Amino acid sequence: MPHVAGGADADLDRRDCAQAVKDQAVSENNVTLQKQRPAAGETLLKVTGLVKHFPITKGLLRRQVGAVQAVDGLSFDVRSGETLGVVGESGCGKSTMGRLITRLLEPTGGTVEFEGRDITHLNVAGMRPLRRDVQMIFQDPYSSLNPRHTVGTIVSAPFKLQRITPEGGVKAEVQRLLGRVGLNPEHYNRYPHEFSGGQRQRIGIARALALNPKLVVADEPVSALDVSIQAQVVNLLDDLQEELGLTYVIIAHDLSVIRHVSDRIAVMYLGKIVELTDRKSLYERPMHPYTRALLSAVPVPDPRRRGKRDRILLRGDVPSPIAPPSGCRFHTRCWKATVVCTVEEPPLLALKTGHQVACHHPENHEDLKPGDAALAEDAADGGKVVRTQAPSAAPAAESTTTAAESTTTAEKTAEKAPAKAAKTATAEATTADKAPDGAAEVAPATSSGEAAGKATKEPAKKPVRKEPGAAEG
Ligand SMILES: Nc1ncnc2c1ncn2[C@@H]1O[C@H](COP(=O)(O)OP(=O)(O)OP(=O)(O)O)[C@@H](O)[C@H]1O
Repeated sequence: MPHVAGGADADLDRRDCAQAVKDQAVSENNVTLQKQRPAAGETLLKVTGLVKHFPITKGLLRRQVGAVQAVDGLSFDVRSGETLGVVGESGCGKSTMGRLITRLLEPTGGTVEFEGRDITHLNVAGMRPLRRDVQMIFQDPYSSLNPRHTVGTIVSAPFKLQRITPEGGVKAEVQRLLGRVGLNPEHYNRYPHEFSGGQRQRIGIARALALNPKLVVADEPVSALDVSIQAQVVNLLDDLQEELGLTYVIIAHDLSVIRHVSDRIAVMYLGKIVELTDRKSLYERPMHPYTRALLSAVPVPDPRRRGKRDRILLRGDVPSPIAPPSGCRFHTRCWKATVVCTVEEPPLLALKTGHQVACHHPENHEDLKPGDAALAEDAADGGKVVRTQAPSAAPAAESTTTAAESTTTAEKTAEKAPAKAAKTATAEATTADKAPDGAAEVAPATSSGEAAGKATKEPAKKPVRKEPGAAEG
């Protein structure tokens, strides 16, 4: 049996299939792609203590001198028919998590179960049936499609790689898939460069759907697209889920997108899940301080509400995953941190039904470590959060902010700061002190590497320092 990569399908490369195919293919003709799906609500995927550390090596002998702790002990499940949104700042391990659960990466530790079966260490032959059930959509519709192949070749690649001939033939099936994702089936012989970004992402979706998967992991499926196109692609994913009974794990840094698509949401910070709950609870009563900070950075379209909203400015940079902080990884930036947070890692606990959070001092809930000693001023340096009341005159500057722009870096925010500052002059005075240097506005997309250099200073704003335990009204 020829190896796929070097055999009959040697012209296919990794970009031709949303899977790292290394296994030997078995010929199966005229396969019907109908599948028995688990009942809605049943656990489809169960992840327990998932870990991925990328080794850092040095010297000729490639001696390991450290590790990037990209994913460090994730536990969650995904139920059939639901959409689990995964959100967090750049570098927090979202993509690594996506690649681990689709088994494109080998985990360092933990287990992944799909339909009750442990798939963590399946060999390539054992993985083959799974490749039909679990597919991935990638962020960049430009680099994820092979520019030398026609759309027909790209979308039919999963059939070739699995040696499956769908009923009616490959071409007819590919054209049906193209039509289903809103592309013209006549464009079967066109090349990716002849399509727009949104159309290319539709090609990627058609390819992911070719084998009628049960679970689709979409890594930033719309973040490379214009806002108007984002909505179309999100709606397409919605329609496909309803029609085909798909289960999604959607990874994004944009809370607006995540809010629209998700049933439940997992918030990640530095390789860990810090909060996991349903969409309504997360947006209405977030419990983790980091979630609150992220939510406070989401643009509010209604100018009347925007003026009343508090914004939370976190100081400092996201720490390096090579040497994450002890205890709670968020403690270096958390305004509620006390001594216990520096030494004891908070477990992910269900503090309410269906609402898990990993925090010693949760918001919207009684304190789990009341009376714990406050951090010394110098220990807290850089970890204080400044909460500002957004100036009521700021909307003009913010009203241009779109869903896509919520992915802007702090640098872009900084460009807007002077405009905001001018408008702030007419805003109602607040009771606050001046924002300390280094206060960085938490933007969901802020790159961990960039955050420090692009820290936003908002001199005209008057921040209020909140005491631990103070909750937003
Ligand atoms: N192959 C690799 N080798 C070494 N380090 C890696 C590798 N892949 C990812 N990392 C590191 O792991 C950490 C998590 O990366 P990951 O891409 O999963 O984050 P992310 O949350 O998806 O970020 P983004 O939204 O920017 O893609 C980062 O510090 C990254 O540099």
